[in-house]
Amino acid sequence: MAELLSVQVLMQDSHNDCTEPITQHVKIAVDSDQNSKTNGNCSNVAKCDLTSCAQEKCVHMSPRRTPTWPYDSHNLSSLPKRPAVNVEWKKLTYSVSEGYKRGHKTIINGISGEIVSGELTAIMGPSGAGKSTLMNILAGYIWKKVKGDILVNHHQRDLRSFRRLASYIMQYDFLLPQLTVEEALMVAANLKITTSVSASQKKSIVSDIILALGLHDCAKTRTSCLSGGQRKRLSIAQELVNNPPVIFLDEPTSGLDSSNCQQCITLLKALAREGRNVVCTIHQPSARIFENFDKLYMLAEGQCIYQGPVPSLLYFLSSQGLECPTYHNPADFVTEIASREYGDHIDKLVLASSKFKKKHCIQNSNSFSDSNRYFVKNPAIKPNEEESAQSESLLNDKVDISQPLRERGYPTSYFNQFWILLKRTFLSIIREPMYHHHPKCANGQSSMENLNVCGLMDMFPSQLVKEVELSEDDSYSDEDDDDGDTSATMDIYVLGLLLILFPLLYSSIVYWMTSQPSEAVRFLNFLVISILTSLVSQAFGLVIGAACNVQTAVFLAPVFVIPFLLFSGFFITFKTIPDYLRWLSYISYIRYAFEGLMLSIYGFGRPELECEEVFCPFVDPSDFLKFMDMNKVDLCSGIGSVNLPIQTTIWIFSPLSKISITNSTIQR
Ligand SMILES: Nc1ncnc2c1ncn2[C@@H]1O[C@H](COP(=O)(O)OP(=O)(O)OP(=O)(O)O)[C@@H](O)[C@H]1O
Repeated sequence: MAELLSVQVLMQDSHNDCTEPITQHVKIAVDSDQNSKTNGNCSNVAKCDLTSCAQEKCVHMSPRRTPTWPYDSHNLSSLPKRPAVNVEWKKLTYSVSEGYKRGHKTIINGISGEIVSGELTAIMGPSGAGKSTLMNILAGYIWKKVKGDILVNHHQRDLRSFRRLASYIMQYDFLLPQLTVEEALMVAANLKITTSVSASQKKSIVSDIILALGLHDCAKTRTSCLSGGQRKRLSIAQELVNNPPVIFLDEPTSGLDSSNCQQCITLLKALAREGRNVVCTIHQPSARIFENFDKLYMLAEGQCIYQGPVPSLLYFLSSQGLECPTYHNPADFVTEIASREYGDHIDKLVLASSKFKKKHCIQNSNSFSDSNRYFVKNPAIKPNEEESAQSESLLNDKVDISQPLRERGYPTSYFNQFWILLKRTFLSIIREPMYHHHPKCANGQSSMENLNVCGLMDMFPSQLVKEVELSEDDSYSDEDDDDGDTSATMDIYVLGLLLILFPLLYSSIVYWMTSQPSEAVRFLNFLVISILTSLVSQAFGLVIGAACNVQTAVFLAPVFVIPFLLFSGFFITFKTIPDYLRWLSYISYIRYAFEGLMLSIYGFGRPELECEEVFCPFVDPSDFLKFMDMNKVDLCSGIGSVNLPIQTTIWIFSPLSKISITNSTIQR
């Protein structure tokens, strides 16, 4: 059973410079009966897209159901209301130095544009056109050396206030694998929502978001087990907990199959329709995905060659003598033009696009109701009224965001952040086998050696896990200081994880488990040295994890640490280390830690050990110290020596790790 539908399509008129696109009715034959094989009277079977429908023809096709990621905005009524935010940029230029005496490279070249609340905007362009750079500038991740003006609701952007309004979803999600969907969202809610909102309200916000984004089936599933689409939804859900009015997404569809891509963009459009300003970079979308965007901001070599409604794109190009071939995807066509595949049109388009924008731009508006207006007065591209009617604005127009933020501080207190992150880390640790698969400790003389190995092994898992955790934490750092410091959340995290608690608990258990003497001084010495050693080990892990990705960290960590371990005196006694390698033992913090721990256990005149065997070589502990070449070691200088590398490490690596974290975030 075939039925004829009449649809409105755009007609291109290349002789009509910058006038409204013309619409025309086209008949499309749709099989309502899926089993029907009939072509009816249609000899010309074709797929309809923005280009191919430019002439009257009979199109025969089966009805296509668009699967959608479940999204029900009515479930989100508990979210805090936020202001509508429009962002405008004028003459934006960004250059980077190419090195000593090599001059500067201009990445963004004097571009202007705007993104409006209530709309879904795509930033497109060929590889290297400057999409990510523009997005990072708009989101406030790049601000140094940026020339030009960025206005938020017609006022100069205040970076700190803006960061509280905007969220940035990176191309690759950084989810803690050991947390469930619900736990990950709860952590996000606790960190991002102010303490004035009660715990039960936060819980209800989280369950509302889970319902709204259709994550209820996997709410108790660990994030490591989620599908690509679910991971993307969770990343979006984590950002939604404080209802940001501006959402930036870098390549949100990368890694998703075509059906999930479609669903992802449909979800983003639904979020935009509630009044949010949603912007994403996207690489060559299919025609079907492309037509979901309201606006396109097209970049070529750092310049803008088109900005305006997606449906007007072909009309604009046509007015410049660039006719899209029939059945060709308009997104591909404009990308090919930007890549100069059809000749040198970029300069012409840059000029024409700015004229086009001036001519057709109606107005920008602060409010959601007004912002749903489109640039071009054209009945064919009015927003879908049914869609608008269904969407309930989650914005609050009464909030004035033009005033710079006066109060400093974070949604939750320092202590609260510490507690949330500590709980999260604890959960991850107890669920992560890699963290606690240490060699078993045994009683007797060999217990000391095992114990040392246990302590030193701590640094390896931390290197692996840090990268993931730091990346995730960075998504909560919505309040980086202007001078480039990382957030207090990060500092708190570092404090929480690196400081005393875990090594203290760990060493206390291990000391008694390995039947060491019940003497307070020994035990305290042992604790202090273990904590100091753990600090240095964790600092190394943190630096390596922050500076590189997991694969590189796995390789680099042993390269740095194994020489320290080899020349610590544990595997080779100092006497047997060749002279030309002995310097390595002097810079090995593990050596000082090892000596200190040995002295704590076997020094201080410890009485003879029990011997249950026929022959025990080290009944007298001092014999053992002599054998290990540690009989002349002074504990105070040893602790001082451990402390020295700690101070040096923190002094050298702390700024480095912050820079590398900031850089890696920007690059992402
Ligand atoms: N810090 C930098 N130093 C030198 N060049 C840079 C720097 N950042 C970006 N670039 C260059 O600027 C250009 C634009 O980079 P950007 O990452 O914004 O492109 P893109 O359009 O997002 O590309 P892709 O789609 O491939 O991710 C590229 O040629 C890139 O090499």
